[in-house]
Amino acid sequence: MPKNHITFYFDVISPWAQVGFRVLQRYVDIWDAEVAWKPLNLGRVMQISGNKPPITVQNKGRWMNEDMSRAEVFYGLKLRMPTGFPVNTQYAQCVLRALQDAGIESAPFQKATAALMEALWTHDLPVQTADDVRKILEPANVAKKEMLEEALKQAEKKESRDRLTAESKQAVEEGMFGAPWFVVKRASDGETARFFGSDRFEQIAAFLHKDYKGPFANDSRPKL
Ligand SMILES: N[C@@H](CCC(=O)N[C@@H](CS)C(=O)NCC(=O)O)C(=O)O
Repeated sequence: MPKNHITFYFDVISPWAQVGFRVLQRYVDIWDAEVAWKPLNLGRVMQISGNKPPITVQNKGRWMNEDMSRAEVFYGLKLRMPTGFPVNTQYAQCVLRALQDAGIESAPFQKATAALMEALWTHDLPVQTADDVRKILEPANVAKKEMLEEALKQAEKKESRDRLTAESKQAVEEGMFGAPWFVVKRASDGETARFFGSDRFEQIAAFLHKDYKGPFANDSRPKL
């Protein structure tokens, strides 16, 4: 029996992509799904789709701080606005993409993604340069030293940035305008649906005809 298939598009720049990533990890097995992880350049997605970051609307930006504090409790994550936000995550995203080129498997890829997200959103660490990213990914043990060094090197090339832009453009052509973005294919009949936001898990479950068991996937409902 084929599995449900979810393509998860993200950029570590987005706190909501981190929420979506974590909650999706909690549901993958429960939903009998396999996931394709797609690192993109959210800045380019915004630009190409004609969208703009929520913090460019003053009240949205202010409200997002409140919303993030609630999200910490509701989803069990640490989310703090990084110094100098918005920071440039293009290099970090290119490293993740280069690790995929090098054949990294899903589990270490998720570990690398989580490490970068936490570095930025929990520990307020820089992720802009090869040294920054090496300091985060080396202790996370996501790949052999040579594989990581090769990815760090590849990610510095213009071709890497251009490809991330091309893949972001492709995603926009397929409908993406923000992150996290999910393309969900139901195994039972091949039907596909698209979802925007880390707050759509209940609907994704409904689409997959699967159970939704709250943000921790264990039927607990945190009190705010
Ligand atoms: N309601 C969504 C909001 C997600 C969100 O605001 N994502 C930002 C990036 S951090 C975005 O891409 N926004 C585009 C838009 O709102 O049109 C959630 O809870 O996840």
